[in-house]
Amino acid sequence: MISIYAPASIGNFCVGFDSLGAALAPIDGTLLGDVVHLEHADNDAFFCVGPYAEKLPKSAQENLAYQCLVHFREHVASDMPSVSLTLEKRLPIGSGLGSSACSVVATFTALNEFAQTKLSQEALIELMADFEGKVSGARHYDNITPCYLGGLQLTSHLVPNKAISVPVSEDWHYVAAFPGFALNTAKARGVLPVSLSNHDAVEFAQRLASYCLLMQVGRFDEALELMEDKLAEPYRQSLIAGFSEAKSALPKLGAEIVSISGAGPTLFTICKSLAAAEHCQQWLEKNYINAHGFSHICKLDNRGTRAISLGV
Ligand SMILES: Nc1ncnc2c1ncn2[C@@H]1O[C@H](COP(=O)(O)OP(=O)(O)O)[C@@H](O)[C@H]1O
Ligand SMILES: N[C@@H](CCOP(=O)(O)O)C(=O)O
Repeated sequence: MISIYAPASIGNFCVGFDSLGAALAPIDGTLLGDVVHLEHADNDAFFCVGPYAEKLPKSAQENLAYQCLVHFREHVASDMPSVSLTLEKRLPIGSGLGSSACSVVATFTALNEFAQTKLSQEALIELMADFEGKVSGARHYDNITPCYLGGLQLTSHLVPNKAISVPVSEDWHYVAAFPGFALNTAKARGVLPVSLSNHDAVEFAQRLASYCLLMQVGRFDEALELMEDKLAEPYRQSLIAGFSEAKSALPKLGAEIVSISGAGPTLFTICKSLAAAEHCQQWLEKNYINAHGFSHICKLDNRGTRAISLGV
């Protein structure tokens, strides 16, 4: 049996719409991500289990993990032995935590290992981005590459090997708060303007370039000062009940940054201490999250997608 875990991720990371993403590791050790289990079988079979399995379409054909299996068998490894694939769906759908990317990345990583196909990192990332793009309304890599490789990734089709790892401050703690309702990524992309003014495009490029270079040389406080999302947040915040209130309340409790994770509705903060992160989490638990939501204090997951032992 092969069991592969793929972690949740923060798309956009505030300043890098479709271009910057970070993998999350809750500090209490919770597995915040999907797991795919593969084992030899007489015929190919697919199962979907886990806390969010019921939220997915009933038919296997509509499940991304099954679609990845069918594609892999037909186009990548037709001589692969028959396999039973179980998706353990542990992330909510439409959460802004890269849920669809998690399923796709875990599935292709597991199949690549099971069939010993040894696809290159770039070929695997391209395959993963194709499938994530089927549901999100656009082909973007900012959940795929952090989920697969871990850490904070600057990522796009222009980037050599599709991703360059960006260092982060060891002091940074992230609070990720899923409010408990879904927001479809394609819908949240639909509210964005279709074009940018010359001024806004130039400012976006200047901000992202400066941010990445400052991070690269360890000038983290100056990088934090640049963390503002003028491209997506102004258009998406009205889709997320409670976001504006959180954005004004949390800086007083020690949040350096409050922003939307991916397309939302998950909100994330960056705090420079665990104590500040705990204060923000308490506020979010009380004021942002309903009975179906959750929050985690996280560091970045620097390991990315990996084999795990059962029971871990
Ligand atoms: N294994 C899967 N994981 C997540 N979403 C899936 C999966 N299979 C199919 N889907 C569908 O893909 C869409 C994912 O929605 P989206 O808003 O892009 O989610 P997220 O932002 O959490 O990745 C939903 O319509 C969901 O039913
Ligand atoms: N760059 C994308 C990220 C979507 O992330 P998700 O977790 O909401 O799927 C976007 O902002 O649309």
